Amino acid sequence: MSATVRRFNDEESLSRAAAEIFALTAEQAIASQGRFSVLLSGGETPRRAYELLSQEPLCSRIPWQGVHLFWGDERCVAATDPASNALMVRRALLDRVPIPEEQIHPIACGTEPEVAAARYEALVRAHFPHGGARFDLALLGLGEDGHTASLFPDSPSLGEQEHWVAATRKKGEEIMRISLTPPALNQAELVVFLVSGAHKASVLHRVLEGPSIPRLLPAQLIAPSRGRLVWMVDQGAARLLKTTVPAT
Ligand SMILES: O=C(O)[C@H](O)[C@@H](O)[C@H](O)[C@H](O)COP(=O)(O)O
Repeated sequence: MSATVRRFNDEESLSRAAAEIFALTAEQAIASQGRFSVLLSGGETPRRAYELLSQEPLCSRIPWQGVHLFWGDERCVAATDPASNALMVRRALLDRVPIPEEQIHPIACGTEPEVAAARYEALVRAHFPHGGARFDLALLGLGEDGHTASLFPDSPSLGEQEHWVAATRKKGEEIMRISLTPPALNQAELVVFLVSGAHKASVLHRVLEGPSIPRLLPAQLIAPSRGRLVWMVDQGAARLLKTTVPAT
């Protein structure tokens, strides 16, 4: 499976392209199968793309009635906590678009992360009764330590082969997290990483062009078994890369 790396001049054009991919895959999936199952990333990078989806011309292009939203990970914090990925998406997107509430599936962490992980896995599996976690689109980010979703270096969840969701924790962080695992993420039809900023240049170069050390660079575990993998990066993040495809 080869990855495509598309380089954009700046974060705004990267965000516009990401929002366009969301809209296009949504239109195609709903036209062909009646629904669009998408996995959203947290963090700062995708926020602007989410905002653009809530604005014209994209907002009225998307058949929101057929959109089913899931999260790739969540921090075990209160729903009103600024660190909540669900809260970020609600403010940037969901409070402004006509998506049926029952089609929005935030990760509820509760007091027992392992139970929460099992519950979310059951929810995702019920959404895909015919086998793999065939998300039509999975958006992911890249942390400076090489993590993606909440799959952190040296985390036991990196070796998960069976479960689709795991309770995880970032070293040195008090809060627990819930994350989809590589077996689930790698079932997606299209995985798109959004990476922006000069501070990501080193880790992006190591992930894409360095040796394969997924224990230390968990983003290297993301290799869709039959889907496509696209890295959308801006100039700052791409500074150390030898090969990228200039975005049109
Ligand atoms: O919950 C999260 O924070 C994300 O799932 C995480 O994997 C994020 O994508 C990276 O840490 C990059 O974050 P930024 O986009 O803020 O750089």
